[in-house]
Amino acid sequence: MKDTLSQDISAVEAKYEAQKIAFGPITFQCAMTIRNTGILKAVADSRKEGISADDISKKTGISKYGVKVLLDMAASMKVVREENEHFWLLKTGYFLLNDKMTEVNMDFVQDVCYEGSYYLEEAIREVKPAGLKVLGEWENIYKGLAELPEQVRKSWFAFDHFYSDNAFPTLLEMVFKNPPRKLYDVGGNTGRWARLCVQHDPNVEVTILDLPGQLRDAKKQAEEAGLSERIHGHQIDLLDDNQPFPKGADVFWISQCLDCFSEEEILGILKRAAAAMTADTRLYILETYWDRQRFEGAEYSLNATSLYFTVMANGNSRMYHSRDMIKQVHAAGLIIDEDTDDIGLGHTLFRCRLA
Ligand SMILES: C[S@@+](CC[C@H](N)C(=O)[O-])C[C@H]1O[C@@H](n2cnc3c(N)ncnc32)[C@H](O)[C@@H]1O
Repeated sequence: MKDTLSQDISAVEAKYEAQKIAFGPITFQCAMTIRNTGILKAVADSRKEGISADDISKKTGISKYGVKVLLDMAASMKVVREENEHFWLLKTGYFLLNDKMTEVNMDFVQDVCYEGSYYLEEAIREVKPAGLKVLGEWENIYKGLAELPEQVRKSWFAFDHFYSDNAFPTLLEMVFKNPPRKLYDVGGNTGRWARLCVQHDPNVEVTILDLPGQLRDAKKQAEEAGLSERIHGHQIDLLDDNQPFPKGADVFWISQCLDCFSEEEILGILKRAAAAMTADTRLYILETYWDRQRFEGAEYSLNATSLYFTVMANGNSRMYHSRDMIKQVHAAGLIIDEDTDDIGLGHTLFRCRLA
């Protein structure tokens, strides 16, 4: 057996890593605060010159005490560098300030997850989204999505859209290589993909299968875009195995949606989809699998996102290993005839048909 312990970091390094975890919530709030107050931008704008706490205080209106206490921590976090009472931006600081993915993830953690994450242990022990109570009294977050407080809703959608928007252009080309006439978008949310599809192809009709709140939003947005003629809604509770899927689709499209369900629930959804398919129907599953990522940072983000599902969303779902999803696809009587990685920011597309 390989001696994995000897490949580990030194005890001193490990103790340092452990402190980063111990103070993790505080370092996160420090990063949010230097971003939101303009302190980090003031450091960035000073470029090679560097800038003193006094000058940052004048620029931002934050007390010198506030600037110093935050930036001393930011220096420990290797976000900035401090020398001779001046501060310079380091690369991590650059990404905190300018990287869209980092911005979207930080806002999602702050507005959707932060307060509720305190209840993670309860969520794990009781297999329920124990943190959701800080946002409202719903059984799961999807039932409350249309009614979330405005800032929470904004950050939730920015997070959801950021990842799918990056993948959608490539996906349109892939799905419309054999143009479907009827596409059913399972968990189609507010209809972003549906609108893109009808704009891409003048002959396609899209039906969104989702909960009533999301269908209301989707209808409104389709009307505002003048696209409501070919975008329809079909109300369904995907958790209810007694609600069959409508028949007649050339394509079932399930994007970033199965991660909202447990493996058992996924099987129920896929079985109902399979029951509504013919030999010519194709079912697409778009997901981000943590084992299919090229970058360690992406794998890290996905495993962290899983815990959002645990504590805030529904208590029993996650970002899956591709192996676990493939098992459910097969158990539902489907086979994958095309498997494509690295779409957008780390998405994988399975094209499935009846076995
Ligand atoms: C993460 S969003 C995915 C949105 C979109 N497909 C995309 O790719 O960006 C998950 C969607 O699944 C829907 N959903 C979750 N639970 C559901 C349920 N029990 N019944 C119907 N739809 C559900 C949510 O309302 C939401 O629109």
